[in-house]
Amino acid sequence: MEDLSYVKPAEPISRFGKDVHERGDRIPKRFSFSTDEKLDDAIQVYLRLKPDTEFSKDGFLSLSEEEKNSLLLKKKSSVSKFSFSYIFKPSASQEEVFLKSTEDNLQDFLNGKNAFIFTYGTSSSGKTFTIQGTKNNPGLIPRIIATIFASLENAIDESYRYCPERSVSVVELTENEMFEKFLLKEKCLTWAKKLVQQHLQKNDDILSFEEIELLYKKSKKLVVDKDDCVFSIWFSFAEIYNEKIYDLFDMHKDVRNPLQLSTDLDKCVFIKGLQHIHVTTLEEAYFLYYYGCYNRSVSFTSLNERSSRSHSIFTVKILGRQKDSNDNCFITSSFSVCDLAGTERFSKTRNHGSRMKESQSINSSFLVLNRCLKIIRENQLRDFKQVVPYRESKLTQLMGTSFTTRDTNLVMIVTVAQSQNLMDETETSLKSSAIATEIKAMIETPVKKKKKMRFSSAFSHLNPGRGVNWNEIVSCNRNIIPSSLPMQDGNLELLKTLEKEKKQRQEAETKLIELEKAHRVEIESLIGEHKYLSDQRDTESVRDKELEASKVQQHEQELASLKKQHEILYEKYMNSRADFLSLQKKLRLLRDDYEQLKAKHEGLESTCEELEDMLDDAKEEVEELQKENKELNEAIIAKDEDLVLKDERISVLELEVEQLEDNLQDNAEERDVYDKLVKALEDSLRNKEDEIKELNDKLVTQSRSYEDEINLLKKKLEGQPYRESRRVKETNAPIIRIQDNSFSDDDNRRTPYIRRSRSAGYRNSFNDSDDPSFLIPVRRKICTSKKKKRRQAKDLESSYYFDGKSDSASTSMGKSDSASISRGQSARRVLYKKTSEEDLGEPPDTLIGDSTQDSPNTIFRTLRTGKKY
Ligand SMILES: Nc1ncnc2c1ncn2[C@@H]1O[C@H](COP(=O)(O)OP(=O)(O)OP(=O)(O)O)[C@@H](O)[C@H]1O
Repeated sequence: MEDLSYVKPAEPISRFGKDVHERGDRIPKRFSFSTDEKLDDAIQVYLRLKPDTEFSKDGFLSLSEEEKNSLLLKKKSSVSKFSFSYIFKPSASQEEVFLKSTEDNLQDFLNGKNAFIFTYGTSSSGKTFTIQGTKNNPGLIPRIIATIFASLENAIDESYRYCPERSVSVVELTENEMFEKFLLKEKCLTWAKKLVQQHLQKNDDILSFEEIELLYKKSKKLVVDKDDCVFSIWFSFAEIYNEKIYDLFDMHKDVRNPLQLSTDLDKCVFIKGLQHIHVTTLEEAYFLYYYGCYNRSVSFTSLNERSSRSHSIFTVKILGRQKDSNDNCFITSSFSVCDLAGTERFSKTRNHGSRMKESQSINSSFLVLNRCLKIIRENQLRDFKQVVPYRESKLTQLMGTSFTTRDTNLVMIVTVAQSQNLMDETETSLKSSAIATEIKAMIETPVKKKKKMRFSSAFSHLNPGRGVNWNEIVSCNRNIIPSSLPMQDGNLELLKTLEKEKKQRQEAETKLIELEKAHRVEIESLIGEHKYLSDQRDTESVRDKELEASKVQQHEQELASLKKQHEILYEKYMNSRADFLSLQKKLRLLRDDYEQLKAKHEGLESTCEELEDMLDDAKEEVEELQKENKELNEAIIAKDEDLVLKDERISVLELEVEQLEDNLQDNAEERDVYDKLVKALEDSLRNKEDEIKELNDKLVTQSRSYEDEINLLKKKLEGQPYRESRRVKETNAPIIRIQDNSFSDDDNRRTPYIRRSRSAGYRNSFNDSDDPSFLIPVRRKICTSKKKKRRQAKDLESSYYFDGKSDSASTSMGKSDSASISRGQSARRVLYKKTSEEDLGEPPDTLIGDSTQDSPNTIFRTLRTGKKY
């Protein structure tokens, strides 16, 4: 940078066009640097890894062990290698990043060279962290500001007069314009101070002025080559949001006016109407920068709580001019830091509405940037040159100037977060950076030769020092030709010619003298003219001074009126401030509401997700059920067919049943007839039995009388006394008396019941375990063996029981009895009548019937009548 030179403006009017020229108050200038300096052609590409990046074996990123500053990206089937100027490991501090990537460029910037630094990477990979930083980790911009102010400490120009304009131009401001600039700065500062105060009270993660002051104190003072210069510092801050450019120093308005891009005569693109604010102290710089950051569009996304939704470009311009010089010559250089929005996919951010629109414009600008980088590289590799599509997006249009000019240091910082979720986007970022590293030489721009300046040639024409010295020429001539020569014959001709020449010379001399005289006259007239003109000038200067004085007066009046206006505005401002404070309160409340709603929204989102999962499960279930339903339907159809067949069979069977019912009815009628017949037969049987009984009685009495007679006759015959035989009145069957002790047990005493058959008659066997509801209690039967006891027991209730224990019974029976019992054996069941306790004596029990010997009818009749048949 030794040959840094100041160059006078060239053709100023044509450079700035008609519009500027007509205003007459602007001083167009253009400056450039000598091209002897060796420029670093390559884009410096740095990689920064976010701290959560773990270089574990499972991770998809790893540092190459063979090559320094190379990164390996492992995918399922392949490994790709990417090389960088330098790789900042996850542990790298903000200071290290600044020192390695920015400090040298800042040094160049202070000595007149431009720089453009931009970050590139996926959303939430740490771009804003690198550029802005946080409270405890200030990023590049705070460090750049601190270093600039530390380096230019004693060389800051506080004058507003000269302001940067367009890409590299400077304009001289009028008093009004200066005042406007001053007002704008004051407004921004007032706002910024309040905002900072509020945010610090809320304990937000913002850098305080004290911290930036600390940085300033610690900052290394960079060497500025021109120590006889003073520098004015100007800030501008713009953002590209949804392909529209906005000024971040624009005062807060409901509707922001988008700015347009324009191109100057050097084909450098600039933002038309972007405000440049003059900064004189570190404090002003801090508040203005903070104000711009506050106005930037950020919002919550699923990947980042404060995701940048725009590309922001923060630019510091310095104008250097010689101290105490009125010469309108400047060094201008600009240092731009661009924080790009993050590349993102809709599927991952789940953005919708305005967030989705933002994503679309962010992604499309990245696509264009990648295409531009690719085409620049391809153009370098082959003869056929393609048009680089800078104009397809605002971002590339603005960056294009840095790509195509040689006097700009271009720095790309690629940020990467090793998240499996963002692997594809990370790969895209790395590929773009790989293309950028391959752009080895910037596109050559022809070195512009200094044109010969119009005014300097005019000046040289009029410079007496460079005019012709006629006297010298004359004396010179005189010296060349001697005044006299010796006469010789051979020399006659020569003499003649000499004479001729002498004559000619004399003629020339007279002509010369005449000319000199005329010239002198001309000079004298010119001097007179000059005198006249200088007199005129003096009078004009007096007039000018008067005019100037009146202008100054006018300006002072304007200034006074502006001050009045300012006061009125200030009053209005104070009034609106109160409104603003109340609005701020409302805003705070609204923010709180918004936070609550956000939390609710998050909750709802999670429930929505759960519901979606449930819906998916339900869908699966429904599908399964539909399958089952289908199968069941098929089965039902089969069953239906079966049913039809069965119905047909049932109808056939019903027909058969009807026929059978008809038959049954016929049979029932027949059965009634039969029943009547049976009843009649039974009645006649009973009559017959009664008759037989009477006949039996008769037969018994007759046989007894015959017996008696026979006995009498026998006695008579044998001559032995007569003994009356014992008569059994009631029974003709042997009476079995059982004196078994087991019957004294209450449990074994059972009340006998005889079941009446439902159909007809009685059962042909006794069963004491039958349901009593179907049994008829049997009337007591009195044993007639002893008359007295029979009479006593007549009124006693007695009970009946069955006994099948023929063995135990037979042990206490007489010999004749045991013979009759043994006939029934195991199938035998015997019905006894049991007398009451008092009645226990001789004989205690009475045999009513024996199943082996008696029919049920007989036994029942015995029970009814008390007679044994
Ligand atoms: N190197 C780092 N060290 C510590 N924290 C970091 C680092 N890089 C990023 N972070 C943190 O990660 C979060 C996201 O980072 P940042 O906002 O800078 O991402 P971004 O790339 O700018 O995202 P976007 O494109 O969405 O704006 C922030 O909370 C930030 O503090």
